[in-house]
Amino acid sequence: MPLAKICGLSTPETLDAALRHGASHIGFVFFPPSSRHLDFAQAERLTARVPGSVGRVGVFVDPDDDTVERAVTSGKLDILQLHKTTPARMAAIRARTGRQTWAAVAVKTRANLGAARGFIGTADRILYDAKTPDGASLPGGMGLRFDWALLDGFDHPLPWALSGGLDPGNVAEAIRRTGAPLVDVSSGVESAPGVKDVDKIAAFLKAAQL
Ligand SMILES: O=C(O)c1ccccc1N[C@@H]1O[C@H](COP(=O)(O)O)[C@@H](O)[C@H]1O
Repeated sequence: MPLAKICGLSTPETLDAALRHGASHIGFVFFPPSSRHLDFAQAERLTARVPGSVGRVGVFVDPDDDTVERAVTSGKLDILQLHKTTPARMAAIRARTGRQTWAAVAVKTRANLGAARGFIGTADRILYDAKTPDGASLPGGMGLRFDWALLDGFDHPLPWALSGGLDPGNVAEAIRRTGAPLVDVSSGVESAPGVKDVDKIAAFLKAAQL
């Protein structure tokens, strides 16, 4: 059975639903342009509800040291998911915080997968996510999916996760098709951008239990 991360939670009710229905990881977004962005006080209140058996993941876009340190401290984060961050910067953040790092790799073509190898030694996991359009305000969290066939036969250089456009209706097929050891969702369990839906969270986690 794959692990499952519910990302972009911002209320106690939806967080508790994700925990109750078996999420292995919970994601908290620290990126002001996102409708899911949390300030440090909100992060502290929410992450206090997460038991030690569940991974607390902070989602960042090429963050500065101060942002990462304040988020790690207030959110008691276990894992830092970094978008648009170079391998060198990833290594520096991992060394500075002592936290696991997940590198988001934006995928549109098979050639894009090659970026994963650049994170050997600096990331603990690769998160394959759909590439968002040039000029988009977010590098993820837009409900976009990439062609899962691009992963066929790919020799994964690190543990990995599948993300981008997953929802309760397609996650079982995604797992069967790709063999993903971890699936990650945000928009697919929302009723509107940034508004998580308890029933969709439950349905997603049930469908991911193959
Ligand atoms: O969710 C966001 O707002 C976000 C902001 C900045 C970087 C990444 C973000 N989300 C990540 O993208 C994946 C996929 O989202 P979706 O399911 O396609 O909507 C999400 O799980 C977050 O890890």
